[in-house]
Amino acid sequence: MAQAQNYIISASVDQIDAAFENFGQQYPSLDKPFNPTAPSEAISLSPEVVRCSSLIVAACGHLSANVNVPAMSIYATAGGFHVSAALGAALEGNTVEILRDHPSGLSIYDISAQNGMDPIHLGRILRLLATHHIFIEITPNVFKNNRLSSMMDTLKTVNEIQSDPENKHVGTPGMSALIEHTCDEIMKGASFLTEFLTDPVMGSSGAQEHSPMGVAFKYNKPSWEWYENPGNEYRVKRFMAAMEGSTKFDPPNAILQGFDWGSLPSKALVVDVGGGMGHTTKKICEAYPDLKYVVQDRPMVIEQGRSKFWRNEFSEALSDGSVVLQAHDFLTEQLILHANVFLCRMILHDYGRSMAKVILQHLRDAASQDTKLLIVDTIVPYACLDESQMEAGRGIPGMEFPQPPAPLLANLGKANAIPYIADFQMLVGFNGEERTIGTFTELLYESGWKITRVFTIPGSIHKQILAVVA
Ligand SMILES: C[S@@+](CC[C@H](N)C(=O)[O-])C[C@H]1O[C@@H](n2cnc3c(N)ncnc32)[C@H](O)[C@@H]1O
Repeated sequence: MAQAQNYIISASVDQIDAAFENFGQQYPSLDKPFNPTAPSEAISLSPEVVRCSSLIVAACGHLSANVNVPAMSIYATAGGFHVSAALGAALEGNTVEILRDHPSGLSIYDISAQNGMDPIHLGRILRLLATHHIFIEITPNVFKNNRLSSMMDTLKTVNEIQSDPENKHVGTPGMSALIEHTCDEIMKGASFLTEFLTDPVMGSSGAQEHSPMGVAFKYNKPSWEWYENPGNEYRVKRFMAAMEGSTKFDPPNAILQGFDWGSLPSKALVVDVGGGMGHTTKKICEAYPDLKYVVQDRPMVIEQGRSKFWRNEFSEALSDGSVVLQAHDFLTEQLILHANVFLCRMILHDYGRSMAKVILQHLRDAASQDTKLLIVDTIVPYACLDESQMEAGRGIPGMEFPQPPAPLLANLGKANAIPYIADFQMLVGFNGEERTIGTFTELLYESGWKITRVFTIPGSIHKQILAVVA
């Protein structure tokens, strides 16, 4: 029974051990806090180690589905939201920061004295999480951080957070913000998924004013606007920090890999559509200063970008005109005609098919025959073999990929859960969608574009999809 998975696990463990031995290092310990600058963390992210660790996670997931009592597997899955709720509560109670300076652990009473939560409830929360390898219960009712819990450290002191709670996540690495955001408004929205899907209007409207999160919080407008409501000051700041945190799923210069920005002629115009404050444009601009850039976003975001980002970090780019910040609604006619590149990074996934088509058609109407469209989004793999993409020359260049060994799922199962979770974040929050290559191909075709190549960026959950006018 399960010999194949067993073999994959042990062969992959041996390969990881050998890779670490080569560097005279050991795999980072789960029992110790996460140290982003440790050489062992860098080795753990090297392509060969990531390939082996993905096989281990996929095979362990497959093996446990095989051997666990079916009722236990299903009930543990159904009750998974309790783990999310516990994680949200632990983070909102600043538990990671409270435990940071206590490597030997703190009792639930000492933690409770700092965050005001009932110690018994706190113990139950942390025990559920420790059972999922987040925190460690070292002796009864005494907990400490481990590699997973400490990844969510804001790096602020408890005093700093408590004296300015609204800004808890501002200026932090963002992982804590991303997880709190997921365990708060996204989880609350997800609990109304069925009501949303079975609603005769909302279920198939594709409109951004309809979303499971809107059902949960009783609003009928795009979630972007809801975030700006009075009372949502903490959530909106956390959401912005979470967006920054989500960049951790990409290597720092991912946007400079893949598409060859150097192939553009000098002074070529790059329009970063829905570019946020302009973080991505700044990276490209620093590497390719002879190109021209326009960052477009909603007025409030553009204003924040001007005052809080560019003026502090790269004011010369605004003053010499290399970068222009422009308030623009991408659901309306595109103002800039014949740009060399329209960049849409993490934009289309916020929208369902009908609205994504509107955005793409506006870009198509403004494009020339030479305009390139570069979409940066996750491509959700099918959970089965996609034979149309398997061999070079048959599918879209860049989409062919090696198949994992049998009997693992073609998408690597649990090792590759993030694209599916991201897809549901989009559905719940924005009535949006992370797409399969089949859906991208159809959507682009229906909007007058044709995919010419896909770039895979090592270590990134996002792909770059390059399209031209069809
Ligand atoms: C997920 S963020 C991506 C930001 C940026 N492209 C990046 O990769 O970091 C989506 C962005 O789309 C912007 N946005 C949403 N609706 C918009 C609209 N109708 N017109 C222009 N920008 C919009 C949001 O303000 C936000 O900055």
